[in-house]
Amino acid sequence: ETAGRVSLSPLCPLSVLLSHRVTRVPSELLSQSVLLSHRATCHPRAEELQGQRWVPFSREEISAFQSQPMAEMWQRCARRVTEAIERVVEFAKRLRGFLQLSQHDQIVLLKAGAMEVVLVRMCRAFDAATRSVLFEGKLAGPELFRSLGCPELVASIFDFAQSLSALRCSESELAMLSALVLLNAGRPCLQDRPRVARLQGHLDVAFRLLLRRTRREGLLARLPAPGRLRALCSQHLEQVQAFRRLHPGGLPAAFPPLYRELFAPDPADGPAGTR
Ligand SMILES: O=C(O)[C@H]1CC[C@H](C(=O)N2CC[C@@]3(S(=O)(=O)c4ccc(F)cc4)c4ccc(OCc5c(F)cccc5Cl)cc4CC[C@@H]23)CC1
Repeated sequence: ETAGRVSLSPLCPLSVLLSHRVTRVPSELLSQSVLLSHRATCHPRAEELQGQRWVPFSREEISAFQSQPMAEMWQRCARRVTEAIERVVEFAKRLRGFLQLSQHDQIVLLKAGAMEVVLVRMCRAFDAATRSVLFEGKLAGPELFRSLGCPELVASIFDFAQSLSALRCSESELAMLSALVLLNAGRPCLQDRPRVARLQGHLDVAFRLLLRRTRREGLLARLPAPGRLRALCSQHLEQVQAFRRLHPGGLPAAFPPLYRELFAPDPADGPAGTR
């Protein structure tokens, strides 16, 4: 019987069982549940990544991508990042305490953090040896994205993936990192900051204990600064504005509504989640 866990011996009458306060969730249970949520909402799954022989695109395939019209390539990437963000929303909903926050705060945390989690997750599909990422089934280097017309943003995304994959994080470490990116009490416009700070605190303790158990305390000092993720996301927003200036009449309808809501909100709508 571990401290705090209800003893399930047959001699224990229901009244005692029921009178016992809720079992406090020891931190390793918390990191295990975050890992399960991460595994259930990542794509491809870890076992698929191991099994998969990562094939690079051929020269012909690369030049076919490079001769795509800008709008077409933007729409492809916007669709893929939106699918990834939808999985991050599912991940967030499975985080202990997230759904108990007000819907306003859930939206504030997701608007600020979902893209950052996608960029953290990208390192799972990144091959540091060839500096390429799994894109539509094969390995793509930054040159494949040339027709997007935002080479600096693409370069920064690859640099970030390169630096994070150099840390060789485990799935558990990526899961805890992603949870901490989302449950960040420092995000602006939160209504119940102390409540988010409590959830963040539990995750922080669980992450540190995980690192101690696996003798990976050194990881904390080597993680990319949070400012790098923030800078990447604002670089992306700048590029969306530039793209919209090039294509007057707002983002074409072919862009996913969630993408438009997150990255090109219509000013008439007012801030999402408060409508
Ligand atoms: O779900 C999972 O587990 C994973 C599945 C795979 C996911 C993944 O790696 N990704 C989801 C899609 C993709 S990508 O593979 O299309 C890609 C795109 C550009 C790159 F330089 C590198 C990769 C992506 C798409 C758009 C984007 O920024 C927004 C954006 C637009 F929207 C439109 C134009 C330009 C830009 Cl920059 C950034 C990224 C980075 C993450 C990449 C990561 C999560």
